[in-house]
Amino acid sequence: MPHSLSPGRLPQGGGLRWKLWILTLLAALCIGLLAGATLYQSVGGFVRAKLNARAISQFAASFEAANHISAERGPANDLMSADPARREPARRRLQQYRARTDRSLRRLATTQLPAGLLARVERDLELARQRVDIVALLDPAARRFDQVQAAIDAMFAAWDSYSRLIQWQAAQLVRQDEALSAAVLKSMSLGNLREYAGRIGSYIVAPMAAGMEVPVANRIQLQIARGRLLELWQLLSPGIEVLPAADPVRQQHELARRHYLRHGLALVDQLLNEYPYPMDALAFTDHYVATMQPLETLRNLLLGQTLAQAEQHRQQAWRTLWLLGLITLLALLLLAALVLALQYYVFGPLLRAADAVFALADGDAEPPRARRQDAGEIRRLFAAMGIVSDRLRERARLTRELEQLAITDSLTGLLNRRAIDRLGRKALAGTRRQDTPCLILIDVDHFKAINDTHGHPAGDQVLRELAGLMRAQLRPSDHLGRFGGEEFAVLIEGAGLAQATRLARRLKRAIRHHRLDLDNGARLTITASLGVAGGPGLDWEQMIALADQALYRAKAAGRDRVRSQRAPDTPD
Ligand SMILES: Nc1nc2c(ncn2[C@@H]2O[C@H](COP(=O)(O)OP(=O)(O)OP(=O)(O)O)[C@@H](O)[C@H]2O)c(=O)[nH]1
Repeated sequence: MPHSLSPGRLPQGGGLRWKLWILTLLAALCIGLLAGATLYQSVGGFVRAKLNARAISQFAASFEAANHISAERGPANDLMSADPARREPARRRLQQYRARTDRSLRRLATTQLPAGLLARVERDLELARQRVDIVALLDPAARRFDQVQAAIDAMFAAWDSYSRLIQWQAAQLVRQDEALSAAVLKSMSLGNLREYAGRIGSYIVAPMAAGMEVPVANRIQLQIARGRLLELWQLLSPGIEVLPAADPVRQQHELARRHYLRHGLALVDQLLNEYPYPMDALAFTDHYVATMQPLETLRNLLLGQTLAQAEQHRQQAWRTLWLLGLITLLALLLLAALVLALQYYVFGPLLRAADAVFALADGDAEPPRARRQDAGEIRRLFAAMGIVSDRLRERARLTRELEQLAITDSLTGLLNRRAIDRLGRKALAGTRRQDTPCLILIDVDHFKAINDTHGHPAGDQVLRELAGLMRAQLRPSDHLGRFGGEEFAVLIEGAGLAQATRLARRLKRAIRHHRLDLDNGARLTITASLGVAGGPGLDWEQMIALADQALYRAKAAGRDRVRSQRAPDTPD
Protein backbone atom coordinates (compact mmCIF):
# COMPACT_ATOMS: atom_id res chain seq x y z
CA MET A 1 0.00 0.00 0.00
CA PRO A 2 1.66 3.27 -1.08
CA HIS A 3 2.17 5.92 1.53
CA SER A 4 0.57 9.26 0.92
CA LEU A 5 3.02 12.09 1.43
CA SER A 6 0.47 14.79 2.14
CA PRO A 7 2.06 17.74 3.93
CA GLY A 8 0.09 16.86 7.06
CA ARG A 9 2.04 13.59 7.42
CA LEU A 10 5.39 15.34 7.29
CA PRO A 11 7.34 16.77 10.20
CA GLN A 12 5.83 20.10 11.14
CA GLY A 13 7.47 23.16 12.73
CA GLY A 14 10.91 24.50 11.89
CA GLY A 15 9.45 27.50 10.15
CA LEU A 16 12.16 29.11 8.02
CA ARG A 17 9.76 31.97 7.53
CA TRP A 18 9.48 32.54 11.26
CA LYS A 19 13.22 32.43 11.66
CA LEU A 20 13.55 34.94 8.84
CA TRP A 21 11.04 37.24 10.49
CA ILE A 22 12.75 36.96 13.85
CA LEU A 23 16.15 37.68 12.29
CA THR A 24 14.64 40.61 10.42
CA LEU A 25 13.15 41.98 13.60
CA LEU A 26 16.50 41.62 15.35
CA ALA A 27 18.28 43.35 12.46
CA ALA A 28 15.66 46.13 12.46
CA LEU A 29 16.10 46.45 16.22
CA CYS A 30 19.89 46.70 15.85
CA ILE A 31 19.54 49.32 13.10
CA GLY A 32 16.99 51.14 15.22
CA LEU A 33 19.26 51.11 18.28
CA LEU A 34 22.32 52.15 16.30
CA ALA A 35 20.40 54.83 14.44
CA GLY A 36 18.65 55.90 17.64
CA ALA A 37 21.94 56.34 19.49
CA THR A 38 23.52 58.19 16.56
CA LEU A 39 20.41 60.25 15.94
CA TYR A 40 20.22 61.06 19.63
CA GLN A 41 23.79 62.36 19.51
CA SER A 42 23.12 64.16 16.28
CA VAL A 43 19.96 65.80 17.64
CA GLY A 44 21.99 66.79 20.70
CA GLY A 45 24.66 68.27 18.44
CA PHE A 46 22.06 70.12 16.44
CA VAL A 47 20.28 71.50 19.49
CA ARG A 48 23.62 72.53 21.00
CA ALA A 49 24.70 74.22 17.76
CA LYS A 50 21.36 76.03 17.58
CA LEU A 51 21.56 77.17 21.20
CA ASN A 52 25.17 78.22 20.66
CA ALA A 53 24.25 80.27 17.61
CA ARG A 54 21.49 82.01 19.57
CA ALA A 55 23.70 82.56 22.64
CA ILE A 56 26.56 83.96 20.57
CA SER A 57 24.22 86.31 18.79
CA GLN A 58 22.98 87.49 22.21
CA PHE A 59 26.56 87.80 23.34
CA ALA A 60 27.30 89.95 20.31
CA ALA A 61 24.26 92.10 21.13
CA SER A 62 25.60 92.51 24.68
CA PHE A 63 28.90 93.75 23.32
CA GLU A 64 27.05 96.20 21.18
CA ALA A 65 25.40 97.64 24.28
CA ALA A 66 28.78 97.71 26.07
CA ASN A 67 30.20 99.56 23.13
CA HIS A 68 27.37 102.05 23.22
CA ILE A 69 27.91 102.67 26.93
CA SER A 70 31.63 103.27 26.23
CA ALA A 71 30.84 105.43 23.23
CA GLU A 72 28.50 107.62 25.28
CA ARG A 73 31.54 108.97 27.13
CA GLY A 74 32.77 110.78 24.00
CA PRO A 75 29.77 113.11 23.55
CA ALA A 76 29.48 113.35 27.36
CA ASN A 77 33.02 114.71 27.47
CA ASP A 78 32.19 117.06 24.62
CA LEU A 79 29.18 118.40 26.41
CA MET A 80 31.03 118.83 29.66
CA SER A 81 33.86 120.71 27.94
CA ALA A 82 31.68 122.72 25.52
CA ASP A 83 31.27 126.46 25.88
CA PRO A 84 27.68 127.79 25.90
CA ALA A 85 27.68 128.40 22.12
CA ARG A 86 28.43 124.72 21.35
CA ARG A 87 26.40 123.32 24.17
CA GLU A 88 23.17 122.69 22.31
CA PRO A 89 24.56 120.64 19.38
CA ALA A 90 26.73 118.68 21.90
CA ARG A 91 23.64 117.98 24.00
CA ARG A 92 21.69 116.77 20.97
CA ARG A 93 24.56 114.47 20.00
CA LEU A 94 24.73 113.06 23.50
CA GLN A 95 20.94 112.47 23.45
CA GLN A 96 21.32 110.46 20.26
CA TYR A 97 24.08 108.35 21.80
CA ARG A 98 22.06 107.80 24.95
CA ALA A 99 18.98 106.78 22.94
CA ARG A 100 21.12 104.27 21.08
CA THR A 101 22.42 102.82 24.36
CA ASP A 102 18.87 102.63 25.74
CA ARG A 103 17.66 100.79 22.65
CA SER A 104 20.47 98.24 23.05
CA LEU A 105 19.64 97.78 26.73
CA ARG A 106 15.92 97.36 25.98
CA ARG A 107 16.75 94.70 23.44
CA LEU A 108 18.86 92.95 26.06
CA ALA A 109 15.99 93.06 28.54
CA THR A 110 14.07 90.63 26.29
CA THR A 111 16.81 87.99 26.65
CA GLN A 112 17.33 85.77 29.64
CA LEU A 113 19.61 87.73 31.92
CA PRO A 114 19.65 87.95 35.69
CA ALA A 115 17.23 90.82 36.33
CA GLY A 116 19.36 92.22 39.16
CA LEU A 117 22.42 92.68 36.95
CA LEU A 118 20.60 94.62 34.28
CA ALA A 119 18.76 96.77 36.82
CA ARG A 120 22.11 97.59 38.43
CA VAL A 121 23.54 98.65 35.08
CA GLU A 122 20.52 100.85 34.41
CA ARG A 123 20.78 102.42 37.84
CA ASP A 124 24.53 103.09 37.53
CA LEU A 125 24.10 104.46 34.05
CA GLU A 126 21.30 106.74 35.18
CA LEU A 127 23.49 108.02 38.03
CA ALA A 128 26.41 108.66 35.68
CA ARG A 129 24.15 110.49 33.21
CA GLN A 130 22.77 112.70 35.99
CA ARG A 131 26.30 113.64 36.99
CA VAL A 132 27.20 114.44 33.39
CA ASP A 133 24.05 116.54 33.02
CA ILE A 134 24.78 118.44 36.23
CA VAL A 135 28.32 119.26 35.14
CA ALA A 136 27.10 120.21 31.67
CA LEU A 137 24.67 122.74 33.16
CA LEU A 138 27.49 124.54 35.00
CA ASP A 139 29.00 127.66 33.57
CA PRO A 140 32.41 126.70 32.05
CA ALA A 141 34.13 129.17 34.33
CA ALA A 142 32.57 127.58 37.41
CA ARG A 143 33.17 123.98 36.22
CA ARG A 144 35.72 122.18 38.32
CA PHE A 145 37.99 119.44 37.11
CA ASP A 146 37.08 117.05 39.92
CA GLN A 147 33.38 117.41 39.00
CA VAL A 148 34.10 116.48 35.38
CA GLN A 149 36.34 113.62 36.43
CA ALA A 150 33.72 112.34 38.88
CA ALA A 151 31.12 112.29 36.10
CA ILE A 152 33.52 110.39 33.86
CA ASP A 153 34.34 107.97 36.70
CA ALA A 154 30.61 107.39 37.11
CA MET A 155 30.44 106.47 33.41
CA PHE A 156 33.35 104.07 34.00
CA ALA A 157 31.41 102.56 36.90
CA ALA A 158 28.38 102.06 34.65
CA TRP A 159 30.55 100.16 32.18
CA ASP A 160 32.16 98.12 34.99
CA SER A 161 28.74 97.18 36.20
CA TYR A 162 27.79 96.24 32.65
CA SER A 163 30.97 94.13 32.29
CA ARG A 164 29.67 91.87 35.10
CA LEU A 165 26.70 91.12 32.89
CA ILE A 166 29.04 90.19 30.06
CA GLN A 167 31.04 87.97 32.41
CA TRP A 168 27.85 86.22 33.45
CA GLN A 169 26.95 85.62 29.81
CA ALA A 170 30.47 84.41 29.02
CA ALA A 171 30.29 81.92 31.89
CA GLN A 172 26.92 80.69 30.60
CA LEU A 173 28.30 80.23 27.10
CA VAL A 174 31.38 78.30 28.21
CA ARG A 175 29.22 76.14 30.49
CA GLN A 176 26.94 75.44 27.56
CA ASP A 177 29.78 74.48 25.24
CA GLU A 178 33.39 74.47 26.27
CA ALA A 179 34.47 74.71 22.66
CA LEU A 180 33.24 78.31 22.67
CA SER A 181 35.67 79.42 25.36
CA ALA A 182 38.39 80.58 22.93
CA ALA A 183 35.94 82.74 20.97
CA VAL A 184 34.39 84.07 24.17
CA LEU A 185 37.80 84.90 25.60
CA LYS A 186 38.88 86.69 22.43
CA SER A 187 35.68 88.74 22.23
CA MET A 188 35.93 89.74 25.87
CA SER A 189 39.58 90.66 25.53
CA LEU A 190 38.85 92.83 22.50
CA GLY A 191 35.90 94.41 24.30
CA ASN A 192 38.13 95.26 27.26
CA LEU A 193 40.84 96.47 24.95
CA ARG A 194 38.44 98.91 23.37
CA GLU A 195 37.27 100.04 26.81
CA TYR A 196 40.81 100.66 28.08
CA ALA A 197 41.55 102.65 24.96
CA GLY A 198 38.44 104.74 25.66
CA ARG A 199 39.45 105.25 29.28
CA ILE A 200 42.97 106.33 28.35
CA GLY A 201 41.38 109.09 26.27
CA SER A 202 38.98 110.02 29.04
CA TYR A 203 41.78 110.45 31.60
CA ILE A 204 43.15 113.22 29.40
CA VAL A 205 39.94 114.81 28.17
CA ALA A 206 38.71 115.88 31.61
CA PRO A 207 41.83 117.92 32.50
CA MET A 208 41.87 119.28 28.95
CA ALA A 209 38.27 120.42 29.31
CA ALA A 210 39.13 122.01 32.63
CA GLY A 211 42.14 123.72 31.02
CA MET A 212 44.63 122.13 33.38
CA GLU A 213 47.59 119.80 33.13
CA VAL A 214 46.82 116.10 33.55
CA PRO A 215 46.94 115.48 37.30
CA VAL A 216 49.09 112.72 38.77
CA ALA A 217 46.11 110.56 39.75
CA ASN A 218 44.91 110.57 36.14
CA ARG A 219 48.39 109.83 34.86
CA ILE A 220 48.59 106.81 37.15
CA GLN A 221 45.15 105.54 36.09
CA LEU A 222 46.05 106.18 32.46
CA GLN A 223 49.27 104.18 32.73
CA ILE A 224 47.44 101.33 34.44
CA ALA A 225 44.86 101.27 31.63
CA ARG A 226 47.60 101.51 29.03
CA GLY A 227 49.51 98.61 30.66
CA ARG A 228 46.39 96.45 30.62
CA LEU A 229 45.67 97.39 27.05
CA LEU A 230 49.16 96.47 25.87
CA GLU A 231 49.06 93.24 27.83
CA LEU A 232 45.78 92.27 26.20
CA TRP A 233 47.18 93.23 22.82
CA GLN A 234 50.17 90.97 23.34
CA LEU A 235 47.97 88.11 24.42
CA LEU A 236 45.71 88.45 21.38
CA SER A 237 48.29 89.17 18.71
CA PRO A 238 50.03 85.76 18.30
CA GLY A 239 46.68 84.07 17.54
CA ILE A 240 45.86 86.68 14.92
CA GLU A 241 49.31 87.01 13.37
CA VAL A 242 49.29 83.35 12.29
CA LEU A 243 46.30 84.06 10.06
CA PRO A 244 46.92 84.51 6.31
CA ALA A 245 47.77 88.05 5.29
CA ALA A 246 44.52 88.35 3.32
CA ASP A 247 42.35 87.42 6.30
CA PRO A 248 40.13 90.39 7.24
CA VAL A 249 40.86 89.88 10.96
CA ARG A 250 44.59 89.99 10.32
CA GLN A 251 44.19 93.10 8.18
CA GLN A 252 42.06 94.80 10.80
CA HIS A 253 44.59 93.87 13.46
CA GLU A 254 47.28 95.53 11.39
CA LEU A 255 45.12 98.63 10.96
CA ALA A 256 44.51 98.77 14.72
CA ARG A 257 48.24 98.55 15.35
CA ARG A 258 48.95 101.38 12.92
CA HIS A 259 46.06 103.65 13.85
CA TYR A 260 45.68 103.15 17.54
CA LEU A 261 48.90 101.73 18.91
CA ARG A 262 51.06 103.95 16.78
CA HIS A 263 49.05 107.17 16.32
CA GLY A 264 46.39 107.08 19.07
CA LEU A 265 48.82 106.30 21.90
CA ALA A 266 51.42 108.69 20.44
CA LEU A 267 48.84 111.48 20.61
CA VAL A 268 48.17 110.59 24.25
CA ASP A 269 51.89 110.70 25.03
CA GLN A 270 52.18 114.03 23.29
CA LEU A 271 49.37 115.52 25.37
CA LEU A 272 50.79 114.09 28.56
CA ASN A 273 54.07 115.86 27.88
CA GLU A 274 52.92 119.08 26.28
CA TYR A 275 51.23 121.80 28.23
CA PRO A 276 49.59 124.06 27.23
CA TYR A 277 47.92 121.52 25.01
CA PRO A 278 48.44 121.82 21.24
CA MET A 279 44.69 121.23 20.67
CA ASP A 280 41.41 121.57 22.50
CA ALA A 281 39.48 118.67 24.07
CA LEU A 282 37.05 118.40 21.17
CA ALA A 283 39.77 118.12 18.56
CA PHE A 284 41.52 115.51 20.69
CA THR A 285 38.31 113.50 21.11
CA ASP A 286 37.60 113.54 17.37
CA HIS A 287 41.12 112.54 16.54
CA TYR A 288 41.54 109.94 19.25
CA VAL A 289 38.15 108.24 18.75
CA ALA A 290 38.97 107.84 15.05
CA THR A 291 42.18 105.93 15.90
CA MET A 292 40.14 103.59 18.13
CA GLN A 293 37.78 102.60 15.33
CA PRO A 294 39.85 99.59 14.03
CA LEU A 295 39.81 98.13 17.56
CA GLU A 296 36.04 98.16 17.52
CA THR A 297 35.87 96.79 13.99
CA LEU A 298 38.32 94.04 14.93
CA ARG A 299 36.14 92.95 17.83
CA ASN A 300 33.00 93.03 15.66
CA LEU A 301 34.78 91.00 12.99
CA LEU A 302 35.81 88.35 15.47
CA LEU A 303 32.33 88.17 16.92
CA GLY A 304 30.88 87.99 13.42
CA GLN A 305 33.21 85.12 12.58
CA THR A 306 32.29 83.25 15.74
CA LEU A 307 28.64 83.80 14.93
CA ALA A 308 29.13 82.58 11.37
CA GLN A 309 30.96 79.52 12.67
CA ALA A 310 28.14 78.76 15.09
CA GLU A 311 25.62 79.10 12.26
CA GLN A 312 27.79 76.88 10.10
CA HIS A 313 27.88 74.28 12.88
CA ARG A 314 24.12 74.50 13.22
CA GLN A 315 23.64 73.96 9.50
CA GLN A 316 26.18 71.15 9.49
CA ALA A 317 24.43 69.49 12.44
CA TRP A 318 21.09 69.86 10.64
CA ARG A 319 22.52 68.28 7.49
CA THR A 320 24.04 65.43 9.51
CA LEU A 321 20.69 64.89 11.21
CA TRP A 322 18.93 64.69 7.86
CA LEU A 323 21.56 62.45 6.39
CA LEU A 324 21.43 60.09 9.35
CA GLY A 325 17.65 59.99 9.22
CA LEU A 326 17.82 59.27 5.52
CA ILE A 327 20.46 56.57 5.95
CA THR A 328 18.38 54.94 8.70
CA LEU A 329 15.30 55.04 6.52
CA LEU A 330 17.26 53.61 3.60
CA ALA A 331 18.73 50.87 5.79
CA LEU A 332 15.26 49.89 7.01
CA LEU A 333 13.88 49.99 3.47
CA LEU A 334 16.82 47.89 2.29
CA LEU A 335 16.14 45.37 5.04
CA ALA A 336 12.47 45.22 4.09
CA ALA A 337 13.43 44.78 0.43
CA LEU A 338 15.88 42.04 1.41
CA VAL A 339 13.22 40.18 3.38
CA LEU A 340 10.70 40.51 0.57
CA ALA A 341 13.30 39.41 -1.97
CA LEU A 342 14.22 36.40 0.18
CA GLN A 343 10.53 35.64 0.53
CA TYR A 344 9.92 36.02 -3.18
CA TYR A 345 13.09 34.48 -4.60
CA VAL A 346 14.04 31.88 -1.99
CA PHE A 347 11.38 30.86 0.52
CA GLY A 348 8.40 31.09 -1.82
CA PRO A 349 10.09 28.92 -4.49
CA LEU A 350 11.40 26.52 -1.82
CA LEU A 351 7.88 26.02 -0.48
CA ARG A 352 6.58 25.55 -4.02
CA ALA A 353 9.38 23.04 -4.55
CA ALA A 354 8.32 21.23 -1.36
CA ASP A 355 4.71 21.14 -2.65
CA ALA A 356 6.03 19.85 -5.94
CA VAL A 357 7.90 17.05 -4.15
CA PHE A 358 4.67 16.09 -2.32
CA ALA A 359 2.85 16.10 -5.63
CA LEU A 360 5.56 13.90 -7.15
CA ALA A 361 5.44 11.51 -4.23
CA ASP A 362 1.66 11.33 -4.50
CA GLY A 363 2.04 10.58 -8.19
CA ASP A 364 0.40 13.80 -9.38
CA ALA A 365 0.79 14.22 -13.09
CA GLU A 366 2.50 17.57 -13.45
CA PRO A 367 4.79 19.14 -10.85
CA PRO A 368 4.78 22.96 -10.92
CA ARG A 369 7.34 24.48 -13.23
CA ALA A 370 9.78 27.31 -12.37
CA ARG A 371 8.62 30.83 -13.11
CA ARG A 372 10.45 33.07 -15.51
CA GLN A 373 11.53 35.44 -12.72
CA ASP A 374 12.96 32.61 -10.55
CA ALA A 375 16.71 32.66 -9.91
CA GLY A 376 19.01 30.23 -11.75
CA GLU A 377 19.45 27.96 -8.72
CA ILE A 378 15.68 27.68 -8.25
CA ARG A 379 15.17 27.04 -11.96
CA ARG A 380 17.77 24.25 -11.75
CA LEU A 381 15.93 22.80 -8.76
CA PHE A 382 12.65 22.72 -10.67
CA ALA A 383 14.40 21.32 -13.75
CA ALA A 384 15.82 18.52 -11.58
CA MET A 385 12.34 17.86 -10.22
CA GLY A 386 11.03 17.79 -13.76
CA ILE A 387 13.56 15.03 -14.58
CA VAL A 388 12.61 13.12 -11.42
CA SER A 389 8.95 13.54 -12.35
CA ASP A 390 9.57 12.17 -15.88
CA ARG A 391 11.47 9.21 -14.47
CA LEU A 392 8.79 8.51 -11.89
CA ARG A 393 6.12 8.63 -14.58
CA GLU A 394 8.13 6.25 -16.75
CA ARG A 395 8.57 3.91 -13.80
CA ALA A 396 4.86 4.06 -13.02
CA ARG A 397 4.05 3.19 -16.63
CA LEU A 398 6.44 0.23 -16.54
CA THR A 399 4.96 -0.91 -13.25
CA ARG A 400 1.46 -0.71 -14.71
CA GLU A 401 2.64 -2.71 -17.73
CA LEU A 402 4.27 -5.32 -15.50
CA GLU A 403 1.15 -5.53 -13.39
CA GLN A 404 -0.91 -5.98 -16.56
CA LEU A 405 1.50 -8.64 -17.83
CA ALA A 406 1.36 -10.40 -14.50
CA ILE A 407 -2.41 -10.91 -14.83
CA THR A 408 -2.64 -11.37 -18.61
CA ASP A 409 -2.44 -14.53 -20.69
CA SER A 410 0.07 -13.75 -23.38
CA LEU A 411 -1.54 -15.89 -26.07
CA THR A 412 -5.13 -14.72 -25.86
CA GLY A 413 -4.83 -11.43 -24.03
CA LEU A 414 -7.41 -12.67 -21.51
CA LEU A 415 -6.91 -12.79 -17.75
CA ASN A 416 -4.57 -15.59 -16.70
CA ARG A 417 -5.16 -18.27 -14.11
CA ARG A 418 -3.60 -16.23 -11.30
CA ALA A 419 -5.84 -13.25 -12.02
CA ILE A 420 -8.96 -15.40 -12.16
CA ASP A 421 -7.95 -17.06 -8.87
CA ARG A 422 -7.44 -13.69 -7.21
CA LEU A 423 -10.74 -12.31 -8.56
CA GLY A 424 -12.57 -15.49 -7.57
CA ARG A 425 -11.24 -15.41 -4.00
CA LYS A 426 -12.00 -11.73 -3.69
CA ALA A 427 -15.53 -12.15 -5.06
CA LEU A 428 -16.25 -14.99 -2.66
CA ALA A 429 -14.84 -13.13 0.31
CA GLY A 430 -16.93 -10.03 -0.23
CA THR A 431 -20.32 -11.56 -1.13
CA ARG A 432 -23.49 -12.11 0.77
CA ARG A 433 -25.07 -15.53 0.87
CA GLN A 434 -27.73 -14.96 -1.79
CA ASP A 435 -25.54 -13.51 -4.56
CA THR A 436 -22.45 -15.74 -4.53
CA PRO A 437 -20.53 -15.76 -7.82
CA CYS A 438 -20.68 -18.64 -10.33
CA LEU A 439 -17.86 -20.20 -12.29
CA ILE A 440 -18.08 -21.62 -15.80
CA LEU A 441 -15.18 -23.80 -17.00
CA ILE A 442 -15.00 -24.25 -20.79
CA ASP A 443 -12.82 -27.00 -22.26
CA VAL A 444 -12.35 -27.33 -26.03
CA ASP A 445 -13.31 -30.81 -27.20
CA HIS A 446 -10.60 -32.92 -28.87
CA PHE A 447 -8.23 -30.02 -29.03
CA LYS A 448 -5.27 -32.35 -29.20
CA ALA A 449 -6.55 -33.52 -32.58
CA ILE A 450 -6.46 -29.95 -33.91
CA ASN A 451 -2.89 -29.62 -32.82
CA ASP A 452 -2.03 -32.93 -34.22
CA THR A 453 -3.82 -32.34 -37.55
CA HIS A 454 -3.09 -28.67 -38.22
CA GLY A 455 -0.10 -27.99 -36.07
CA HIS A 456 0.47 -26.12 -32.83
CA PRO A 457 0.21 -22.60 -34.37
CA ALA A 458 -3.22 -23.48 -35.70
CA GLY A 459 -4.12 -24.61 -32.18
CA ASP A 460 -2.97 -21.24 -30.89
CA GLN A 461 -5.08 -19.49 -33.51
CA VAL A 462 -8.10 -21.48 -32.43
CA LEU A 463 -7.52 -20.51 -28.80
CA ARG A 464 -7.20 -16.80 -29.75
CA GLU A 465 -10.39 -16.86 -31.88
CA LEU A 466 -12.31 -18.63 -29.17
CA ALA A 467 -11.19 -16.00 -26.66
CA GLY A 468 -12.55 -13.25 -28.90
CA LEU A 469 -15.75 -15.12 -29.61
CA MET A 470 -16.53 -15.66 -25.92
CA ARG A 471 -15.58 -12.13 -24.93
CA ALA A 472 -18.19 -10.90 -27.39
CA GLN A 473 -20.87 -13.03 -25.67
CA LEU A 474 -20.18 -11.67 -22.19
CA ARG A 475 -20.98 -8.52 -20.25
CA PRO A 476 -18.04 -6.25 -19.42
CA SER A 477 -18.48 -7.15 -15.76
CA ASP A 478 -17.99 -10.88 -16.44
CA HIS A 479 -14.39 -11.98 -15.97
CA LEU A 480 -13.13 -14.21 -18.78
CA GLY A 481 -9.76 -15.88 -18.47
CA ARG A 482 -7.65 -18.73 -19.78
CA PHE A 483 -7.57 -21.27 -17.04
CA GLY A 484 -4.83 -23.42 -18.55
CA GLY A 485 -4.14 -25.26 -21.85
CA GLU A 486 -7.29 -25.30 -23.88
CA GLU A 487 -9.45 -24.52 -20.86
CA PHE A 488 -11.21 -21.16 -20.20
CA ALA A 489 -13.07 -19.83 -17.17
CA VAL A 490 -15.82 -17.22 -16.72
CA LEU A 491 -16.41 -15.72 -13.28
CA ILE A 492 -19.88 -14.21 -13.07
CA GLU A 493 -20.95 -11.98 -10.23
CA GLY A 494 -24.52 -11.02 -9.35
CA ALA A 495 -26.16 -13.98 -11.12
CA GLY A 496 -27.54 -17.27 -9.82
CA LEU A 497 -26.53 -20.76 -10.99
CA ALA A 498 -29.49 -20.99 -13.37
CA GLN A 499 -28.59 -17.76 -15.07
CA ALA A 500 -24.94 -18.85 -15.31
CA THR A 501 -26.01 -22.15 -16.83
CA ARG A 502 -28.04 -20.29 -19.44
CA LEU A 503 -25.01 -18.20 -20.27
CA ALA A 504 -22.91 -21.41 -20.54
CA ARG A 505 -25.38 -22.80 -23.02
CA ARG A 506 -25.27 -19.63 -25.07
CA LEU A 507 -21.46 -19.86 -25.14
CA LYS A 508 -21.57 -23.51 -26.13
CA ARG A 509 -23.92 -22.67 -29.04
CA ALA A 510 -21.82 -19.78 -30.14
CA ILE A 511 -18.70 -21.99 -30.22
CA ARG A 512 -20.39 -24.74 -32.12
CA HIS A 513 -21.82 -22.38 -34.72
CA HIS A 514 -18.60 -20.54 -35.24
CA ARG A 515 -16.60 -21.29 -38.37
CA LEU A 516 -12.87 -21.12 -37.88
CA ASP A 517 -10.81 -20.25 -40.96
CA LEU A 518 -7.28 -21.33 -40.21
CA ASP A 519 -4.31 -19.56 -41.70
CA ASN A 520 -3.46 -22.75 -43.62
CA GLY A 521 -6.80 -22.45 -45.44
CA ALA A 522 -8.64 -25.19 -43.51
CA ARG A 523 -12.07 -24.42 -42.15
CA LEU A 524 -12.99 -25.88 -38.77
CA THR A 525 -15.97 -26.29 -36.57
CA ILE A 526 -15.28 -26.96 -32.94
CA THR A 527 -17.26 -27.73 -29.84
CA ALA A 528 -16.62 -27.30 -26.18
CA SER A 529 -17.84 -28.84 -22.95
CA LEU A 530 -18.83 -26.53 -20.10
CA GLY A 531 -19.10 -27.12 -16.38
CA VAL A 532 -20.97 -24.58 -14.24
CA ALA A 533 -20.71 -24.31 -10.43
CA GLY A 534 -22.27 -21.96 -7.89
CA GLY A 535 -24.02 -21.69 -4.60
CA PRO A 536 -23.41 -20.35 -1.16
CA GLY A 537 -20.86 -21.56 1.37
CA LEU A 538 -18.14 -22.44 -1.12
CA ASP A 539 -14.57 -21.34 -1.03
CA TRP A 540 -12.73 -20.80 -4.30
CA GLU A 541 -11.04 -24.19 -4.43
CA GLN A 542 -14.39 -25.91 -3.75
CA MET A 543 -15.99 -23.80 -6.48
CA ILE A 544 -13.29 -24.88 -8.97
CA ALA A 545 -13.62 -28.51 -7.92
CA LEU A 546 -17.41 -28.40 -8.41
CA ALA A 547 -17.08 -26.74 -11.82
CA ASP A 548 -14.48 -29.32 -12.75
CA GLN A 549 -16.81 -32.14 -11.74
CA ALA A 550 -19.56 -30.61 -13.85
CA LEU A 551 -17.15 -30.29 -16.78
CA TYR A 552 -16.11 -33.88 -16.33
CA ARG A 553 -19.73 -34.94 -16.45
CA ALA A 554 -20.23 -32.90 -19.62
CA LYS A 555 -17.26 -34.63 -21.25
CA ALA A 556 -18.44 -37.98 -20.01
CA ALA A 557 -21.90 -37.41 -21.40
CA GLY A 558 -20.42 -37.10 -24.90
CA ARG A 559 -18.99 -33.55 -25.00
CA ASP A 560 -20.52 -30.39 -26.55
CA ARG A 561 -22.78 -29.96 -23.57
CA VAL A 562 -23.28 -28.06 -20.38
CA ARG A 563 -23.47 -29.50 -16.92
CA SER A 564 -23.94 -27.60 -13.72
CA GLN A 565 -23.08 -28.46 -10.18
CA ARG A 566 -24.74 -26.79 -7.20
CA ALA A 567 -23.04 -26.55 -3.85
CA PRO A 568 -24.08 -29.37 -1.56
CA ASP A 569 -26.99 -28.59 0.87
CA THR A 570 -28.33 -25.92 -1.45
CA PRO A 571 -31.98 -26.06 -2.49
CA ASP A 572 -32.60 -26.06 -6.25
N1 LIG B 1 -1.70 -25.22 -29.70
C1 LIG B 1 -1.75 -25.33 -28.37
N2 LIG B 1 -2.03 -26.47 -27.78
C2 LIG B 1 -2.13 -26.57 -26.42
C3 LIG B 1 -1.89 -25.45 -25.63
N3 LIG B 1 -2.03 -25.81 -24.34
C4 LIG B 1 -2.36 -27.13 -24.33
N4 LIG B 1 -2.43 -27.58 -25.60
C5 LIG B 1 -2.71 -28.87 -26.06
O1 LIG B 1 -4.06 -29.18 -25.79
C6 LIG B 1 -4.16 -30.56 -25.79
C7 LIG B 1 -5.09 -31.00 -24.76
O2 LIG B 1 -5.38 -32.36 -25.01
P1 LIG B 1 -6.22 -33.20 -24.05
O3 LIG B 1 -5.98 -32.82 -22.62
O4 LIG B 1 -5.91 -34.62 -24.36
O5 LIG B 1 -7.69 -32.96 -24.42
P2 LIG B 1 -8.52 -32.96 -25.73
O6 LIG B 1 -7.63 -33.41 -26.85
O7 LIG B 1 -9.08 -31.61 -25.97
O8 LIG B 1 -9.56 -33.99 -25.48
P3 LIG B 1 -10.82 -33.78 -24.54
O9 LIG B 1 -10.53 -32.64 -23.73
O10 LIG B 1 -10.91 -34.99 -23.79
O11 LIG B 1 -11.93 -33.50 -25.46
C8 LIG B 1 -2.73 -31.07 -25.64
O12 LIG B 1 -2.35 -31.72 -26.85
C9 LIG B 1 -1.91 -29.88 -25.35
O13 LIG B 1 -0.63 -30.01 -25.93
C10 LIG B 1 -1.56 -24.23 -26.25
O14 LIG B 1 -1.30 -23.23 -25.67
N5 LIG B 1 -1.49 -24.23 -27.64
